[in-house]
Amino acid sequence: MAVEQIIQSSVFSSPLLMPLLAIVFVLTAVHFWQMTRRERKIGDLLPGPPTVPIIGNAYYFLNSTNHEIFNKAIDLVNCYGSVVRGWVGHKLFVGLSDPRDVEIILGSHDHIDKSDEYKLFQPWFGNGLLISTGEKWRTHRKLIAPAFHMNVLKSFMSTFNDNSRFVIKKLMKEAGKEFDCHDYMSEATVDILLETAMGSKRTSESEEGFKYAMAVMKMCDILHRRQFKIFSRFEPFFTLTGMKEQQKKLLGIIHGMTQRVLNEKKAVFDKNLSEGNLPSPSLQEIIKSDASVDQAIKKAKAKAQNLDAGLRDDLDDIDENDVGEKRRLAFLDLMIETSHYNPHQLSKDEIKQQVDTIMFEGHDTTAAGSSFALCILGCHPDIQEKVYQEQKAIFGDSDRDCTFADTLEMKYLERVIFETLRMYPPVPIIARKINKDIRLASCDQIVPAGSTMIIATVKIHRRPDIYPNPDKFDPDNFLPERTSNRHYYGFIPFSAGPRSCVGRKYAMLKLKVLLSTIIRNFHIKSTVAEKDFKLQADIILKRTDGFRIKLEPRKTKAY
Ligand code: HEM
Repeated sequence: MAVEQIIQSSVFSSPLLMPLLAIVFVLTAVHFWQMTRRERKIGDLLPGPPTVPIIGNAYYFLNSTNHEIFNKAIDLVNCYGSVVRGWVGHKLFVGLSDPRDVEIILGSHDHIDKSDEYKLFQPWFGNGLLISTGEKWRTHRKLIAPAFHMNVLKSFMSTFNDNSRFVIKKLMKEAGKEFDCHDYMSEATVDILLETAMGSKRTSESEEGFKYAMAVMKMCDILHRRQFKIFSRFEPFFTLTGMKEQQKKLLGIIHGMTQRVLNEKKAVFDKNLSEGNLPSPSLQEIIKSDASVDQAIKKAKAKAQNLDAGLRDDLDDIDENDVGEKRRLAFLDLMIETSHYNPHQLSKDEIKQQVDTIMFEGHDTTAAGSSFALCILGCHPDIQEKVYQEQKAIFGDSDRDCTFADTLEMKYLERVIFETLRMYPPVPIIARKINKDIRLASCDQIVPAGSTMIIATVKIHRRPDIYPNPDKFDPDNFLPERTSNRHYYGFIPFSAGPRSCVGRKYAMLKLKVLLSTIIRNFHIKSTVAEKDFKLQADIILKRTDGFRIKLEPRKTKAY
């Protein structure tokens, strides 16, 4: 009999189980309560809802749906302001939505550790870039960032175009009907990532990308439930609820696909190696001391402190310090070569973890971003018309591919994308664990070491002192004259500082090509007004009511 079955049949069937667990829980809570006296003393000075002995504020989100959790979190900020504390047992959570406070966390190399909640991702991407920390994170970040260099991205244009045309063909079947565009956006973004970052092309009608995207969505739901249903974080409860079994199946689909891609690429590399066909120069020759990247990161930090607007991070400076053609390898090629020549820097397991990380971070975020953008354009025909006219000015009546130069002309579309990411940031919150006390800038209060900081992007982006009409969709919020005086941390859909998103430029380029192709082919309509969008708290921001739109072809023949 399997160990799990034995455990289930004996201990879990005992009527003593629940009382015993309750006693253990209470004793542990009391123990931690005593251990964390200092944190409580300091933390209780911060504004927040009333606490209940032992559990603190853990009652607050109890039995709430994802939509209710979202609204309750927003209400907390509305009620207590830009610094809100909450206790879950002995653990202090502090929500921040003032850019000055956020800068202290995100702009610092001292606070790069992810909160404990990210550990729930470990069965999925082990210690991949999103959750790793310390020296491991630093080394891997330096390895991975150049794979998203603008010159690598330019070489992806034909893939972005081909896949966008493929989506158009699929969407054509939905013409005239109301449907949820998110599934289509998810499948397209998985296919694009597979081809660009992993070098694995979609086989004509393969459903693998779609199945992967659906499995990711369900996995996010499990992880999100575990974040808010504290009991389900404990293994026995996780097992009992059936979620563990479901997670196992979903990870089977997710890891099945990433492992296949990795095996294929590795086989090609090994074959080339044995035949002496490896691209020249080798990675050993290419990767110099990495001093250029180090220097770039330092320069970016210095600049970020002086800049108060726009989107800048270490990636910008990696561009400015380009080390030349030879460094430009696509993500998985770069990983496999690095691991071959420098296995101490990157083991085989670590490649797999990075592949899983990039596949998740790179697809669900852009799928949500593009779905929100389509719905928004459906809600605002005037804005959609302006986007279309810009496209007409660039392409005329031609149905040619979109070039990199074209994307630079798409200024209005870019503003629409930024405004979408402002109002509907795909990553609605970022959580960090701080290892030393910090003094907040907005209220001169201290947050004690050990606390979890919740950066509420979704709330920062709706501050009336930064965006005078914050609930109005207005792409002109991103006109240069408006952004030039804005606080650098007042717009952070891709986070900011040393741990910002490595795929930011990739995401913007892909979104432009995808949305440009869709807009040139279809009129978009939404039957739901923007004010009625029901947002739900999730790892990636979604709509509870789905991303429903209607499409009308602009031409009779699709691309
Ligand atoms: C609209 C699209 C995207 C948005 C809004 C977005 C947003 C973010 C945010 C907010 C973070 C920080 C998360 C945190 O600290 O918890 C992040 C990290 C990251 N993103 Fe993105 N992302 C997007 C697209 C992409 C793409 C396309 C890729 C790769 C192809 C990517 C790869 C990553 C990675 C690897 C990290 C971890 C970086 C680190 O910890 O050093 N993202 N992203």
